[in-house]
Amino acid sequence: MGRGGARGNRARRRGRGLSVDGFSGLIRDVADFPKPGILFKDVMPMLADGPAFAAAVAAMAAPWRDARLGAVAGVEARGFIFGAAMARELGVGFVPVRKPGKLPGEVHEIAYALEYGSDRLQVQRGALAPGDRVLLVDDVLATGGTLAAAASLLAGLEVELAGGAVLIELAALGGRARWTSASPLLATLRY
Ligand SMILES: O=P(O)(O)OC[C@H]1O[C@H](OP(=O)(O)OP(=O)(O)O)[C@H](O)[C@@H]1O
Ligand SMILES: Nc1ncnc2[nH]cnc12
Repeated sequence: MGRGGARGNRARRRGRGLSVDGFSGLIRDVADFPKPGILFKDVMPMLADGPAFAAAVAAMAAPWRDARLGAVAGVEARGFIFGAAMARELGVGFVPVRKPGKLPGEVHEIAYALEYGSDRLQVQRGALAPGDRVLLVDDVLATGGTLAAAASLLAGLEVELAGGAVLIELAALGGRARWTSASPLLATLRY
């Protein structure tokens, strides 16, 4: 067995052997999607590559390993993919922050503006207990409206926001300014 043997192969399959360049190169720029003037960062090719996806999730999760998290909350839809994978990686539960009409029972709700449109977010009442330390996860920080809205939603639930984690920050759009929490907002990749 060459270079690292079975353990090395397992680690590479889980993405540990990949550098940031090893997964960021699989994120595709799509011009004028979903509207003219938007340069869309398409993470689907990266998700389709097992080691790259694993490496991206490991890189996102690494700073939070000692954060004493009680839960990860992820924003629909792409935030579910990274949020749920991070929750597994960090050994805590996952709570979905969803667009309207998808969650049964009573919900908390907030309205927000997007880079291309507007929407509302909901979380189920009772999904998080007051005082839980929650990490909020999404794939992309663009104008910051979505993550800021999700953070406000969680603030209304009296949970403790441990921080925010995104795979990609589109720095030119200045979304970080809308993160008003004192907790850290960490981006794995910045463009
Ligand atoms: O920082 P902002 O300007 O708010 O933009 C970022 C948000 O936009 C995208 O979600 P989108 O609503 O397009 O949908 P999807 O995740 O369902 O694909 C992305 O996944 C973030 O949630
Ligand atoms: N430019 C962009 N690329 C991918 N996802 C986004 N969400 C908001 N803006 C985006």
